[in-house]
Amino acid sequence: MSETGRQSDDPKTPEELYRYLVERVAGMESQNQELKEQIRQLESDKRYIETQKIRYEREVRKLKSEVEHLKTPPLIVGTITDVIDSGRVVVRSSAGPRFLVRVSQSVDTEQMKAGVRCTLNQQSLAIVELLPSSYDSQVYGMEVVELPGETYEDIGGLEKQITEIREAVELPMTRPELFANIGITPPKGVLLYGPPGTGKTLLAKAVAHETHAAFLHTVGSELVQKYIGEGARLVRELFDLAREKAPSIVFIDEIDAIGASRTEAMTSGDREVQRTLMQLLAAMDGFEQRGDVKIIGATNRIDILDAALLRPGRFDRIIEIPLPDTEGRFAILQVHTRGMNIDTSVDMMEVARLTEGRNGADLNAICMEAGMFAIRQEHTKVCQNDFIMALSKFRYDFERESRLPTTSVMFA
Ligand SMILES: Nc1ncnc2c1ncn2[C@@H]1O[C@H](COP(=O)(O)OP(=O)(O)OP(=O)(O)O)[C@@H](O)[C@H]1O
Repeated sequence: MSETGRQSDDPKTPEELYRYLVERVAGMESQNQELKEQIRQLESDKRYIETQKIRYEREVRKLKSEVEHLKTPPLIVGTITDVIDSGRVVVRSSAGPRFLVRVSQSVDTEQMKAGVRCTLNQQSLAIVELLPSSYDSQVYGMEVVELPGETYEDIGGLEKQITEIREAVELPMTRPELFANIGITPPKGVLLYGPPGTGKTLLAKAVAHETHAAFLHTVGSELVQKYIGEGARLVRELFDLAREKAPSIVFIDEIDAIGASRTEAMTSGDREVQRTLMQLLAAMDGFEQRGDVKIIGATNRIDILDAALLRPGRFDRIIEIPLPDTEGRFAILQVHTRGMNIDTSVDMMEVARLTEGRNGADLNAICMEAGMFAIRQEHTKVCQNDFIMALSKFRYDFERESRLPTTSVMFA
């Protein structure tokens, strides 16, 4: 800017100078406001990023320990057949052959006697630890419910699937004579497949409730342990327990963890999974079709299942549990709002329409969230706006979650 130019812009009279200063102060105040707003925004982003950082650091620690766990070679399970002295023991391995093995220093030699089960190092075959004679089922994530409280009333939609499972599991258990009279054998196992959170476990529990059966719930990945030979033994124990508790329903979630079809090249981990699957097939074959133990499997990945599992006499009834459509979502919302104080103005069909693509577990969470909004607003009833707020929070969290992987790179 030229000297003359600057002079012409400069205030000349005291009034002009006053106006000029007032304008500058106003301009700076508004700038200050904007900066304060930016700081507030940045601080809120910082807080969010810090919580995400803590979350991801925790996850990294968990994954690292899982990687460590996976890197350690599996141990062989054996049974002591003879103790020669405190350093030398004869052991029969779960694979069959007997070995004369050494004992690690950490093992309590007082407890070593014939019949005690132990784990052996894969390379040196030395005894690493002694195992308790019988495992606590809880250790392996097996849940035994004498009589589940869930009923068909607690399931929204899925009418066709309820009818199918009633025919395949409930009827043979409650009225076996119908099948005997007609001369047909009911299905032995039922496979439920579909996306997560769509009510597969809920359905299996409701069948157990209706048939007054004990519910034995296990997860495929829990059956494949790090101990060689243990997966097969756990399957045997699971079915022994099912017989003991009969009438009972064995529910195996994530069955693909043991039942995925395998390629030619197998690692020792794959062979362990294969042995577990073989035991499961043998256990299923050993069951009476008209008996009072029924097997229900569940998976999100039916496409990778070994064909052997789907042969007649095994999982011979396959039921798809899809994501709910609008009617289904409406029915699920009805179930989850049954005990809530809902304002008559709430248009539940509209909520169902707005939740396209959501599963039953999400809908349950949305109802809870709407209830929380009502409490926060000190409403006496949950109104439409509480549902709208819950939906937008849910959508926001969901979108935020899907954006996270890019952010997490920063903390890796
Ligand atoms: N059809 C439904 N009706 C009512 N509630 C449902 C329904 N589907 C899911 N839910 C709710 O979602 C929760 C989780 O469902 P569930 O554990 O049965 O899903 P899943 O299909 O077994 O999932 P996963 O494949 O992850 O094991 C249930 O406890 C229930 O609250």
